[in-house]
Amino acid sequence: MLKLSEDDIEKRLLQLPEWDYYDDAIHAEFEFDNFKDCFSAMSRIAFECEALNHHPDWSNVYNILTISLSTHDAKGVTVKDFKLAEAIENIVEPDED
Ligand SMILES: C[C@H](O)[C@H](O)[C@H]1CNC2=NC(N)=NC(=O)C2=N1
Repeated sequence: MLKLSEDDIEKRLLQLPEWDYYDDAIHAEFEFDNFKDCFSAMSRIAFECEALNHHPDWSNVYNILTISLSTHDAKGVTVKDFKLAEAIENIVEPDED
């Protein structure tokens, strides 16, 4: 899997305003109403990770979920990270309509 250029990453991030790029990974932090909602989202994300065979570096403190995505083999960010970030967005912040 090919590591994306910094320009490509920044362009793709325009569609993902919650996410930032630094330290060869993309990062986001999500706040939920409570632990139950946060852990429920994590469970749904976990199934998506298995389906995509791509896994986050993440942590949870009560209602806060912190996620970093990178591709270990490529030592940077690839399209796989963006596919998973989009899937996470759809779980955490689904469209209203
Ligand atoms: C063998 C398996 O395909 C690899 O170990 C996968 C699994 N999940 C992964 N997840 C992430 N984030 N990066 C990887 O390089 C990666 N590799």
